[in-house]
Amino acid sequence: MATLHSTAAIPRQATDNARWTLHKVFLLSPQFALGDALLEIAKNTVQAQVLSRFGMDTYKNPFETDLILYHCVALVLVGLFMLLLNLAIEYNCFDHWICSWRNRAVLNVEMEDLEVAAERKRVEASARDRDRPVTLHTIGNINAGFVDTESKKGSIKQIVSPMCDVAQCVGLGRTYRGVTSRIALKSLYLGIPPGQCTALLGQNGAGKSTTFALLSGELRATCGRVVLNGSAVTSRQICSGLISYCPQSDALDPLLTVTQTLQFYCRLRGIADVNEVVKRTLQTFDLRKYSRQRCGTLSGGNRRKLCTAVAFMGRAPLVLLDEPTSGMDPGSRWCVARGVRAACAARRGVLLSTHALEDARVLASRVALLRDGALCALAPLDQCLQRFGSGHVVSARAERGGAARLWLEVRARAPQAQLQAMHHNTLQFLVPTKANVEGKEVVTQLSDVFRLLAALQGTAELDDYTLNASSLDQMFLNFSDRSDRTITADEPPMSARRNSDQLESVTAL
Ligand SMILES: Nc1ncnc2c1ncn2[C@@H]1O[C@H](COP(=O)(O)OP(=O)(O)OP(=O)(O)O)[C@@H](O)[C@H]1O
Repeated sequence: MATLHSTAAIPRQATDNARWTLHKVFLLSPQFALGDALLEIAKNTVQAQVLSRFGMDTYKNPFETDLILYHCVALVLVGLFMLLLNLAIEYNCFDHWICSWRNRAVLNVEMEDLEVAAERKRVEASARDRDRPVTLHTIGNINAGFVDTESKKGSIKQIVSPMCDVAQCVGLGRTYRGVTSRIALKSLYLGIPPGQCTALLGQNGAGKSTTFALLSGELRATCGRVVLNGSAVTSRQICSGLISYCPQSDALDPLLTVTQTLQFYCRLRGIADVNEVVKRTLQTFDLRKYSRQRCGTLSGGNRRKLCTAVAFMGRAPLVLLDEPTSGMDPGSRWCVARGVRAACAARRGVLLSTHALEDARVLASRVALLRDGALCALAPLDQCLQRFGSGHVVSARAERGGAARLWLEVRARAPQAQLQAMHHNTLQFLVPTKANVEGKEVVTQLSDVFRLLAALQGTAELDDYTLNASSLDQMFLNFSDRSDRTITADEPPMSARRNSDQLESVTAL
């Protein structure tokens, strides 16, 4: 009997120990700690009431005894820990570890263009040298000749290293996570020098707005970092007045008038001479006649103009303009161009995204071409034109109904030619200056095109023709369609196939 009793006691003891341990561990869960504390208080009260009938006073004051001491200690400790964790996350204390962990992910650019590689090395080197002492100079008069008159009072002191870009994207990348992960930007290395406009070009969805959102702190980078005025900044620090941003969609209060909007942003940016700055901004952007109109009632183009004007106000060293000229008439685009030039003259760095290639040509010292989130080229626009779009566009008229036969003749003599349009007896094609034909680089000069046309006239298929240099738009299309595959003699290039497919269906109709 005694043996039986002792063997039953051992598992009971073990169960009690386990229960006690689990009880203490579960106290780390605030829900359990709170619930269990309330249960203890209720148990204590009920027990005291029952035993009081037998003359026993077992009541314990919860605040004077250790009845719920462990529960309270656990709640305070866990609450404090969660508060500190929350603050640490808010202030990006873990960014360094998260980035170095994520940098191991597959965000590498497969093949790099020479200029892109050079830019990457330059940005990496300056990021490495960042901690070394640099020669500093002071920029006063940062908005010279433009909307901010505070410089007259000598209060502007911006410290910028002449060796440094105003801003740098150091391996900046962003992946959108959802049902499927989408890499919107792949490890971008790009510096924005002071006193220059850099244009960011690319087709829809190439990653331009994502770049702007990362630079402005609107989005957090999946990998890489942003360097502003020579120091790495977190997305929270980005918003400390170093950036003026004109986003793709107009960020205006519809109930404020144009003047009130400008005054509001002047105050937000600490501009002292508000009236003077507002007056000059209205004048520069040709907005005087709308000054008392509410933003909500402005036309789309004027809203855009106001949004851009706001971005140029103040003295932030970096100006980000995301498609500022969309929906604007030529006169308004000229105002924006004037604003960009004034900002560059004041040694501010401008990053401009646009689909109006002419704007990029006029304003940008160099263009960064993005494709599928990767930087594919970085050069002055004329050089890009040379590389991606340089060529000769021939519009030819064939004998009646002979356009298809003429095209076959062109392809036989110049396999690098790309069909752009074909209608009954007219034909338009591009002869690129440089093309890769079956693994060989073919260079075509103007004289070669004339020789080709003379030969075609000899076959009596060609009636007459006009010859033009290719346009910026052509360059953009060529760049967007470009792939590493080579053109084979029997296969028209992608853009030509698309056009001829469309044309065939039109002809069939
Ligand atoms: N919130 C989001 N969630 C998931 N994917 C997104 C989100 N925002 C953008 N993307 C994707 O990221 C990629 C880049 O988008 P982004 O807006 O940067 O392109 P963009 O170059 O600015 O295009 P556009 O010229 O049309 O403005 C696109 O493939 C887009 O579908």
